[in-house]
Amino acid sequence: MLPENHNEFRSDTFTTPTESMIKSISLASIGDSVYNEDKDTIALEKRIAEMMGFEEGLFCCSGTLSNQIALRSHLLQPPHSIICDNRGHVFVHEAGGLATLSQAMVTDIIASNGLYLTLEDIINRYIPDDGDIHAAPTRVVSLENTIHGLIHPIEEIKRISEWCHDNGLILHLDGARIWDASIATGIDFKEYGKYFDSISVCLSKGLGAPIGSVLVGSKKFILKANHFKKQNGGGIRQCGMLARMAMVAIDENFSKMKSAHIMAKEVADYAENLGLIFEIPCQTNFIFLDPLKNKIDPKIITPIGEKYNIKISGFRLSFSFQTSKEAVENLKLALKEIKEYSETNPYDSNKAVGLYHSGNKK
Ligand SMILES: Cc1ncc(COP(=O)(O)O)c(C=O)c1O
Ligand SMILES: C[C@@H](O)[C@H](N)C(=O)O
Repeated sequence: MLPENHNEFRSDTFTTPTESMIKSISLASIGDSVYNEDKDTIALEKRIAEMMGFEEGLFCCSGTLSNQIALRSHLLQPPHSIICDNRGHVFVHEAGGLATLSQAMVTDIIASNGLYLTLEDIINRYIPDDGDIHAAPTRVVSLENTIHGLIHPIEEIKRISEWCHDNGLILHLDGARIWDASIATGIDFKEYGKYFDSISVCLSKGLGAPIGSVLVGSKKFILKANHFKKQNGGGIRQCGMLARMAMVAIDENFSKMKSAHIMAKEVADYAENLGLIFEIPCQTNFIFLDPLKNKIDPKIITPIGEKYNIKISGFRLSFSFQTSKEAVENLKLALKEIKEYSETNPYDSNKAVGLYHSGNKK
């Protein structure tokens, strides 16, 4: 039974639970996880914490909540700020949670190499806590791996981690797609985990769980994060059904995720041969076409996709293990038509084209 979203290229958040995941619900525990009494939730939290090499885990209903309560738990006393990539989800796509929940300023950095933050990028923008009352000192560095599908090299992560900890800073990882980073590099989760104070691990992206993330960290950190989770309406009662599906997803889908990388590379090679230009290299399950250099009118993307029975919008193409081969072939046809149209109708955009708004925002 192919999942409904086999022709979905907008995001890997559209993955859907498999039949065995749905069947597993009937076996799920039904304890109240606010009272920490749900066996399957406890088992999932323990499993992810152990996989990443941390003391404890905390199931959250979303990666946004997981990231924001992690950063809130690290950020104790304003004025303070965090450093992150200017594309970082915690900054760009979590509705300003850092300002409201953490009262934090953000030093968002454009990676000087165009790919990932280096230690030098961070040192150049770091705000020391040196008594200057004009400043909001840096307390946390928040990385993301993968970021827009790009892999953050472990050697750079190691350099950043050592410097952060030598300078009294905390290092958080938005590991929404740490699964993809591990698949692409062969690096074990624990090897990544040892450099961070906390990691938010999404279950609902390429892995295929319908909901949620697990935040991992020290026992003391998770205790406080759970407090902020409850404060923000994140307490879930019978969470076992979600945990059970996530367990099945890890057991059955993780091994299939490499297929998304293979399909993405196949389409990237095809697009390159068409003469399409990429914003960043295709390293895992995303392709990012360059919105400006390709002179593509964003408004044509979705309609041309519909013509070939695929769902595309904006300039990011996302692949998952549920993407069908038929949809990949249709995507190639759509890209060919988009390229040909743009050659005869070049589009010069003078407006930012957001990841999620194809065309000029209304
Ligand atoms: C890198 C990254 N981090 C965090 C999230 C947040 O996850 P959620 O959508 O579950 O809030 C997403 C997307 O959903 C993401 O792409
Ligand atoms: C938009 C963002 O929240 C989502 N994670 C995506 O990558 O599609």
